[in-house]
Amino acid sequence: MVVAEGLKLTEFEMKETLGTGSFGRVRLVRFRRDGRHYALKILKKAEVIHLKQVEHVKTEKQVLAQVSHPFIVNLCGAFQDALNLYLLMEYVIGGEFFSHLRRAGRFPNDTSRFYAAEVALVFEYLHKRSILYRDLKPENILLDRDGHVKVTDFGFAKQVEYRTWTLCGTPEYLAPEIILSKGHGKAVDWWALGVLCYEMLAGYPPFYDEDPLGIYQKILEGKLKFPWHFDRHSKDLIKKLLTADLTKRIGNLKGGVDDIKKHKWFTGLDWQGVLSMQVSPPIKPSVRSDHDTSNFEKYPDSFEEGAPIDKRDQELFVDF
Ligand SMILES: Nc1ncnc2c1ncn2[C@@H]1O[C@H](COP(=O)(O)OP(=O)(O)OP(=O)(O)O)[C@@H](O)[C@H]1O
Repeated sequence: MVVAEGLKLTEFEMKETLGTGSFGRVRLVRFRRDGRHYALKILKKAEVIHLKQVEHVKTEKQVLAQVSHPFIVNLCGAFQDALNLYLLMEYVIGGEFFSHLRRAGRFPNDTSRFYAAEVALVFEYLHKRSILYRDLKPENILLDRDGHVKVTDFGFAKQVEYRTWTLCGTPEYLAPEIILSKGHGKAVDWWALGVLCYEMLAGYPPFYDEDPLGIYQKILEGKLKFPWHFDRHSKDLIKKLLTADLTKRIGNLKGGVDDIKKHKWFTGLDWQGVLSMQVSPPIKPSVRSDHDTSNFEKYPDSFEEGAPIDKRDQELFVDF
């Protein structure tokens, strides 16, 4: 849901860098129009072209502009200048889910169930709109100030009719049908949810190797080893999500997401309460105030100096 139009870089007071990605960075900014803090994702056009990500960044913007969900980061505006593309997003203050998980080592059953439920609701929402997310991993989940999930980074998302064929995503979270280039649909997100559930409960992903090719091989072999402390219901659901055969994978069957919601691992979970944020998150992030810039790290003002691109290349971004 885009709320601000006609934006210009001069309307923002630059603060610290919140994170970096492959072709740009995310800065905390103060918007002079309303005095509030936002996260501004800055993507260098030259890098976007060089890394052949033009379509991906356009999709990221288009998808984020059309969705509105409590567990998806809210896009507040988008604009560009000669050097960069800018996505103005709500500032998600509770930190990366990834860091919370690494700090804890692994999460208890109830904690994992809660996050799995919020992510499942995001997929339910996206899939209803024929949007595949395709990049689930702990790094792409942020926590809000109360500890609710905010899914971010829609660079790999795609609006589909039925199936799509591109190889994308993070090796550890790829479904077999992606590796085998068989074309893939919504089921890839359910596979990734299985990987996430496993990683939350174990503290490490189910298929791991130093080398991406080794990871692919393990995914295709499909052997799952569960640590002793997994309960039988979590194991059962994970096995059903990590089923190589698409026609047998839970979430992708006739019952759709309801099969997952009704699974025994979720017994007693109030799904409506989770969606309406009535169920309290298991972790309350310790957040600093929006105005505390004690971490402020002065980045050179020339941060926006991506390499200039020529006029013809600028045309690639007319519909951003
Ligand atoms: N709305 C936000 N609020 C607070 N921090 C954010 C926000 N969006 C992104 N970040 C921080 O910036 C980091 C990079 O953001 P993001 O993953 O969207 O960038 P990216 O360029 O797409 O990264 P990648 O190269 O991994 O795809 C995040 O991991 C997070 O720490």
